[in-house]
Parts: sequence; structure tokens; C-alpha cells
Amino acid sequence: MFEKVALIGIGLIGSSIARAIKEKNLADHIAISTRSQKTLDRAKELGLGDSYNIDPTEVVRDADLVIICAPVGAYEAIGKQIAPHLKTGAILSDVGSVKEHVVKALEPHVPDGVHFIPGHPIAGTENSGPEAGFASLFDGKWCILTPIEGTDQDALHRLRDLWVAFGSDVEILDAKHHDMVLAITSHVPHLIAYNIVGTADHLESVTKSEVIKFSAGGFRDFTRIAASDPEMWRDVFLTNREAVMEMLGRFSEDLSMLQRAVRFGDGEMLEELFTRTRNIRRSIIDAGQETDVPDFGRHVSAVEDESGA
Ligand SMILES: NC(=O)c1ccc[n+]([C@@H]2O[C@H](COP(=O)([O-])OP(=O)(O)OC[C@H]3O[C@@H](n4cnc5c(N)ncnc54)[C@H](O)[C@@H]3O)[C@@H](O)[C@H]2O)c1
Ligand SMILES: O=C(O)C(=O)C[C@]1(C(=O)O)C=C[C@@H](O)C=C1
Repeated sequence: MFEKVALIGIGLIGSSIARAIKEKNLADHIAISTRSQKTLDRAKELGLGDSYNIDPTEVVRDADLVIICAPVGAYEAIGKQIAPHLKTGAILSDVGSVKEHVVKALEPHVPDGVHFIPGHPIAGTENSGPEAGFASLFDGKWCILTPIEGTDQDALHRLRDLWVAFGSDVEILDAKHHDMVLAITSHVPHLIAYNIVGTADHLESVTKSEVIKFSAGGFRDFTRIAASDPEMWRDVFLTNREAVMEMLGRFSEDLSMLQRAVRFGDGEMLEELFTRTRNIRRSIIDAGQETDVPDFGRHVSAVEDESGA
């Protein structure tokens, strides 16, 4: 599919891409760069690529696909650094959890003749680093692409085909819209998990370790999410502020209503909400995707329609 793919950042997502490309034989050469020599050495030990260089300008040279797989706060500096070294005709993409910021950070630096197509696999775990990845991570999951105006359709198809080869369903969304949807389906849920585990931690001194000791299913599920990478999630909240604030506002209003229902013993209201939310979970499972994007945009075929193919 590609002669040379360059990956900048080789943690959970970068190493999963490297493994999926190798397993499915989708590129002749994988070139890897990352921030620290230690991580680069580990990637080499794991055999994730074909060449390794701490200098990202070296790995992007001659690459026909470059995917930035670092925390989104690092994008602008990476973009500035690699831009003059990108090959004409190359595709520049990424996997960042936020998209409008990524467009703002990278687009001004992209040279003419390079196809910039932001992307976001809706797949992950709470683990990070090159050991954490696995080839099947994207299988059966969504990947959202947020092409900018005037994107070359051939380039878009080539990138879409790569994600389809990983087993993903590809959806095209507008970057701002993506950020609003992901704020409620991913970013606010992470903030809630960080908050509830933090609150329980504060309570530890009061309850003499009983909170963690007796934590059963519900709290444990929150601790999994709250174990997610601190640097990655710091950057998500710093770069998707507006959408997160909007969704947090709505969340707080709904929480106040629930608080009233509990205070005044409004069982009918509680049961009605819990029935509705149970049905949402069931429809997600029935749709066969645990990480679903509800009711937005179009599917893979829509990319073809746009190109007239
Ligand atoms: N973890 C998830 O569930 C998930 C899911 C989808 C998308 N994402 C996005 O994928 C990206 C990577 O996340 P991850 O989970 O793989 O994180 P990770 O912590 O596992 O890996 C990040 C990698 O980026 C490298 N890095 C950091 N700063 C860098 C810099 N300035 N230059 C080059 N490399 C640098 C790190 O050394 C590491 O190799 C993030 O933008 C994140 O928003 C994460
Ligand atoms: O499954 C998890 O652990 C995740 O947090 C994955 C998850 C999500 O919130 O759904 C996290 C961040 C992403 O950008 C995409 C996927």
C-alpha cells in the first residue's frame, strides 16, 4: 500500500499502527522517531520498525505517509520541524484525540503538494508506551478522518484504505463537530473518572483505606479509565477547552436534576433515566461496536460518493 511510512511517537497508538502494518504487510518500510532515546531503543528491541532515528526530519525524508502519534500538545513543534523535509505527494496524518487544534497547529506549516489529512482512531486502552500496542487494536473500531477543504480525493482514499485494512470503519466528520462529539463520548467521561477516583483518594484518610479496599465493579471501572496517560489527557483538555466546557455545563445541569431527584425521593424520575441509559448501552452492544459514534455523518461509501468514484 505504501513504500515508506514514518511514525512520529511510538506509544500505544504508534506501536499498534506499526504492528498492524507489519502483520498485514501494508508497507515496505516503517521509519520510527520519538522523543526519547530510551523509547526509541525499546521500539527497536520490539522490532516495531525497519529504521529508527531520534531526529524526525530524518524519518520523514522520502516517506509517502507520515503519521504523528504524539500527544497533541507537541504537534505544532513537530509540524514546524518536519514540514520542510516532507516529500511532495506525501500524506501527512495523525491520530490525535482532538481535531480542530490539530488543524490549527499543523495546517499553516504544510507545504504545497503535501496532503494533510487529520485522523482519529476511536480505539485505545488505559496503557501507554511501545509495549502497550497490539495489531488488532483498531479492528472493528471507528476511525474518524477530518479532511480540510479541497483535500485530494486520491490521497483521502489511500488513507481510508489503510484504516480499512486495519479492520476499522471509517467516518468523515468536520473537525469542530468531531471535537464536540468526542467531548461528550470520551473527554468528559475521562474527566469524570479522574475526578471520582481523586475524590475517593481524598476520602482515604477519613475512611482508613476502606474506599480502595472495598472497591467493587463500578469504582474499579472508573479506576481503569483514570489510569490513562496523564500527558496525553492533559493535552486533550488544554486543546479542546471550548467543547469540554460546553458539555461539562450540560452535564452539571443534568447532575443537579439527579441530585434533586435523590434529595426528594423522586423514584419515577430515577427509574425512567436508568431505563433509558440501559437501552443506550444495549443498542451500542447490538450495533457491534463498543466505542460507537452516535448518529453523525457518513460512512466509508460516502468518501467514494464525494470523489465520484
Ligand atoms: N490512548 C488512547 O486511548 C488514544 C486513542 C486514540 C488516539 N490517541 C491519541 O494518540 C496520540 C498518542 O497517544 P498514545 O496513547 O499512543 O500515547 P503514548 O504515551 O503511549 O505514546 C506517545 C508517544 O509520543 C512520544 N512523544 C511525546 N512527545 C513527543 C515529541 N515532542 N516528539 C516526538 N514524540 C513524542 C512519546 O515518547 C511516546 O512514544 C495522542 O495524540 C492521543 O490523543 C490516544
Ligand atoms: O478504551 C479506552 O480506554 C479509551 O479510553 C479509548 C478512547 C475513548 O475514550 O474511547 C480514548 C481516547 C481516544 O481518543 C479514543 C478512544
